[in-house]
Amino acid sequence: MKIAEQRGQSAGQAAVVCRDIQFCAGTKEILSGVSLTVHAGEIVGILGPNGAGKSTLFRIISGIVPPHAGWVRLFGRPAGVNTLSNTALMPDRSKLPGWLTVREWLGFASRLYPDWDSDRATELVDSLEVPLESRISTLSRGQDARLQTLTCLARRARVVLLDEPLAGVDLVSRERIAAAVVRELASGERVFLIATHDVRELEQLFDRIVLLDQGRVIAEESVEALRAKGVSVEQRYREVFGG
Ligand SMILES: Nc1ncnc2c1ncn2[C@@H]1O[C@H](COP(=O)(O)OP(=O)(O)OP(=O)(O)O)[C@@H](O)[C@H]1O
Repeated sequence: MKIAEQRGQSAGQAAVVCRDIQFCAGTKEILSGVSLTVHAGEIVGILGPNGAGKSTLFRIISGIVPPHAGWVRLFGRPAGVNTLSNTALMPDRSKLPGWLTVREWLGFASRLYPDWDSDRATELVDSLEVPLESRISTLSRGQDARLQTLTCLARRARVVLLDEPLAGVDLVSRERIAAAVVRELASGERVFLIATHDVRELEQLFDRIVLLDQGRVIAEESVEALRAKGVSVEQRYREVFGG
């Protein structure tokens, strides 16, 4: 049975709507006319090669950075300061304070985020096997990625943005992170956007993929429709981007 069926998708409500987003750095256009809509309960893969604009798009959706043109709405509200509490962003590079131990960070996060769910955090410490007494600066890449996943998933934010959650992570950590995401999806209330070029490990999770290249959406596909044609996400990715 497909993951979307298992979790009883609550389709319908537009959770994230981006329209004609443009973003420039100096004279360089990083995003150009990007439009996409994600519905409640969906998990969407934002796929594209290095430099395609995935991280920039996530920063704009999460409300940290405004676009130069176009707009984003989260559950009908313009993205910005007022929607920061709706989004949990796992950035592509660790931004966690290295001088704290994991336990100290989790205590701080519980006070920092009004939507922090301490019971969920405790469950995730166990399932993701995060070492509580280690200093963050001493964590391996995989442990750090698991802690960042925990930090996103312990919040009740309805829009979860995971930017390259598996980059540099070994097989066991990959499986743990993917399993934690699947457990979250079982509720069907949240929207997940996952930016990656690690297509193979995550393709089982996606309902839909959006292929981004040089700041533009070049294709959008339903994974079910691809499977009906006997095409995997990885095959489609290679078809579009080569390799
Ligand atoms: N502040 C900035 N100033 C100049 N160029 C920038 C800035 N931010 C991003 N870029 C450029 O914009 C492009 C898109 O970057 P972005 O990080 O959004 O891509 P990405 O798809 O997430 O890449 P990756 O998969 O390598 O993480 C890149 O060419 C990057 O160098």
